[in-house]
Amino acid sequence: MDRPFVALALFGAAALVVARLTRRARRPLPPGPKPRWIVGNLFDMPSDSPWMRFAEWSELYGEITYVEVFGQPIVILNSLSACKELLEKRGATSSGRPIGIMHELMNMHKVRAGLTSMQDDPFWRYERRLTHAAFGPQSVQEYYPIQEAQSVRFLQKLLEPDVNCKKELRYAIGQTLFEVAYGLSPEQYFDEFMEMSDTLLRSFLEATIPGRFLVETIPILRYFPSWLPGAGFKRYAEGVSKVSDRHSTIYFEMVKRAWVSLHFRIAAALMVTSLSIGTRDGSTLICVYSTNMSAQGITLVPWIAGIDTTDQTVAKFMIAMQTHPDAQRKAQEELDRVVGTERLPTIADRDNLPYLHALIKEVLRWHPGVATGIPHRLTQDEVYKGSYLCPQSFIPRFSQRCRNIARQANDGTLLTRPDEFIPERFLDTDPGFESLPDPSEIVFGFGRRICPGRHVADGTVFLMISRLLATYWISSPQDNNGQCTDVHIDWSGVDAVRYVPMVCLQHEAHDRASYPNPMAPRFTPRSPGTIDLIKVADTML
Ligand code: HEM
Repeated sequence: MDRPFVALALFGAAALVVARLTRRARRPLPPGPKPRWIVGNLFDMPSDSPWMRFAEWSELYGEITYVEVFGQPIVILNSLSACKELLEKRGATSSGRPIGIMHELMNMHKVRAGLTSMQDDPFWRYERRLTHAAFGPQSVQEYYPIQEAQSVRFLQKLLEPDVNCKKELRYAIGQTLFEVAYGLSPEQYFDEFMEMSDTLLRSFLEATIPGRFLVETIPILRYFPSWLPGAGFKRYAEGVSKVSDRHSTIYFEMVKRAWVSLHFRIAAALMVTSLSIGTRDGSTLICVYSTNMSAQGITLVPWIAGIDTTDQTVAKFMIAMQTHPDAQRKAQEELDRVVGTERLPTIADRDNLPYLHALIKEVLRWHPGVATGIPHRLTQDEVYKGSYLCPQSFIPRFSQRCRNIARQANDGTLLTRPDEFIPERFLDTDPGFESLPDPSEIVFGFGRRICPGRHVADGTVFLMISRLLATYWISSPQDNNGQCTDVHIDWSGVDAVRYVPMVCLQHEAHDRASYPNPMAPRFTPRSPGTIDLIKVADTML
């Protein structure tokens, strides 16, 4: 970093420290690790797997942990009750998002990161309404055929030798969401679009990490030219911005083609018609799209926000099946009994499969993928009662709220043996069932910002999991001597799952996502009959 940057940084940080001290003097803050001068808790903040440090803090500080980075207040909500109170009941003041300067510099407003980065304003509320219309419990029934077809394609891929399971799973989920949003098979754009979306998602998440980019704390730095030494963040943002531009261009081409060829499926159609786009000759569309970012933002929602989250849920299921063969066997027995072996399960079977239902709940609960949620931003001062360490906690205006989802799903005060994978806990015959929180009420968020794609995810996850179980036995890979390898699970996030010996070497971890790598499980067709079932399934749809 060069001198003007250092001078500005120190000046800005000093001003923030003064502001912080004044604020502290006014009211008591929630408990948390002691901040250092100027930098605050910068060096306490974990650089990866933040949920692990947050979990340690929750043991020390209780329901809420308070930290600061360069004067920027961050409140970490550790308990379910704190979330319900602050995000649900007081949702009117806690549904903003941190204002991301890096997001702006990276041109994220072009791709909109699918609603996620918008503030709680009339535009966001309008888009939420449209999204809800397209992804609500009734509308999602339109997508079941897409989800069924993609799950069959995935099963068929697994029959091929040396299949790359991780890649194929991601493709299957990606294509499902692509078709749901655009009504198109992705065709020639798919690979490029997928790669760009990954870059955008990673950059988006990285920019939400407190303290990662100084410009978020000292906004004036954004006006510094990118060639200056120390302005690496601007060069980085420019690179991402080019990806955003290309992403928008391709996206627009796809929408135009879909619109002209009348191939919009319900999601896109619902959204776009609600935006009163007049004709189908393409020209009106161009004009409306170039000025109306809403349509673009909304139809990108499933892609940006849905792919990783759904993908990692199914990946986690695969890991659970390798490590818990008894649970796998029980679910398969139930499927054979209820659905039989002559057809694949469908959504209509769901209510008759209580064990599978419980197993999917446990998959959602067991080390949730969006482990620290997406930060919220308060829009006015609040006082929260209830923390036993600090009964009158003052939560400063504009503080960020990270939800410690991982801690909430594994809260030992609410369920027994939280680290273990036990689907039976979600059977209504289990003695502790009544008092158990429903994982889908934790992992999809609360209040106004609750995940609008949860019903889409629900269908994809059910179909993928039930059909995999109906057709394959999932086990860990074999070593050179044909022996199954031991599976060692490390949830740190950098190598979320390791086989011993290490068979999986490639793993991408996002700082906000605890992502288990499905790597290379073995998929053995359960019988010669299931191979036939998989092969003909496509034509049966
Ligand atoms: C198992 C899969 C999924 C999980 C665990 C999940 C989880 C979450 C979580 C925790 C949030 C943040 C809520 C908050 O800010 O409090 C979120 C937001 C969001 N999710 Fe999902 N999600 C999943 C799938 C999907 C899918 C398939 C879609 C789209 C079809 C989607 C669209 C969104 C959008 C647009 C937001 C931002 C909402 C806003 O800021 O207003 N998600 N999701």
